[in-house]
Amino acid sequence: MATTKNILNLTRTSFVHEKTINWFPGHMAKGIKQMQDQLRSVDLVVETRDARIPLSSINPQLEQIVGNKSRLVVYNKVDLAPPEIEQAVRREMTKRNQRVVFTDANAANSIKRIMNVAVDIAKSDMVKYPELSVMVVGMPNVGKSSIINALRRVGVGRGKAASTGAKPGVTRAMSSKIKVLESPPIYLVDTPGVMMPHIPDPITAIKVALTGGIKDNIADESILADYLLFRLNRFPLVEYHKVLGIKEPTDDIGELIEHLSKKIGALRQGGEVDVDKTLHYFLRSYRSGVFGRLCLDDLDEESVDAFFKNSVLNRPLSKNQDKKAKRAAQRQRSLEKAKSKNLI
Ligand SMILES: Nc1nc2c(ncn2[C@@H]2O[C@H](COP(=O)(O)OP(=O)(O)OP(=O)(O)O)[C@@H](O)[C@H]2O)c(=O)[nH]1
Repeated sequence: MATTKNILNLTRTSFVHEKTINWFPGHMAKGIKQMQDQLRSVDLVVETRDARIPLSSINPQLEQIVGNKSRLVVYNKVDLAPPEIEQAVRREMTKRNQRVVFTDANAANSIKRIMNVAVDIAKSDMVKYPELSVMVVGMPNVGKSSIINALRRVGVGRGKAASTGAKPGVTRAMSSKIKVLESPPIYLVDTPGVMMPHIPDPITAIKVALTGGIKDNIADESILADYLLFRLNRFPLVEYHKVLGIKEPTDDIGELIEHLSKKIGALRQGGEVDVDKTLHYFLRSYRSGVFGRLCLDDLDEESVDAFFKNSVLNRPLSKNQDKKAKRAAQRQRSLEKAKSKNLI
């Protein structure tokens, strides 16, 4: 019988996928415009990222918008990521002279780390900051609204002010000011999660979709599941087959779906495998963290350096990429429009 250890010899060493995923509905373009308009009246930008994909959840477009504004980078969902990411991320952030905190939006103690930074800024100059205005930005589903609600709970003991949800794109417009502390007075503004109009690297797009940043019906779930399986086989200590209740690990997504569908009873009449239901179950299991705390980005120094060297963060979009981004955004807007008119 194959064990997790020896299956590593049988598994793929690379994953090739050429087609990227684009998701840039109209509310995101509008959100970006609103952010740009309001930025002047903001004292601090809290840029939220997903700790399971510390590199892939950086949105270069947000980087450009935020520019030189005072910024705190928040890596949220640390409860789903391995603790080692903190050291690697801190190393990078120190190089960039960038403040960073790590949070689990469900843990008051870690949320206080954001509050402490905001309070320090507010107290540093009470004349300049009679009330501190903080804008929370980031990709969809990274936990912006959850963080705002948690800060409000911690700071003023009040309940939910921002809508949250397991699907991306719950916040579709910029919120009004939300008070999270009386003294010094601190207000937050929630913003819609924004994607890049065009994600140049298909594997980055898969990682963002896997962690819930792109609507599932836009991504091809069988590709997401196949990439997830590829990654799970490369984490030597992860016994995903045991978690799923199947006999042994496999590197064949078809085989996994067949075994898993029987295990969870996802079968149609006549015993045919219900592929969609089984794919959803597999992806949902990963997102809920049952396979353990996993990071999908490689964070060794060489990989991180390569990421930043090749990243669009370091270079303006080429004419061709710019055209592609604009076309993708336009296609998405037309699609949304047609959908809203029930044409498709
Ligand atoms: N495990 C875990 N789940 C979290 C954390 N923060 C948020 N979530 C969950 O992640 C999902 C998305 O959270 P939201 O706060 O709606 O995310 P958002 O960034 O505002 O999403 P958009 O509306 O797409 O911009 C929800 O199901 C939250 O319960 C966290 O720190 N840990």
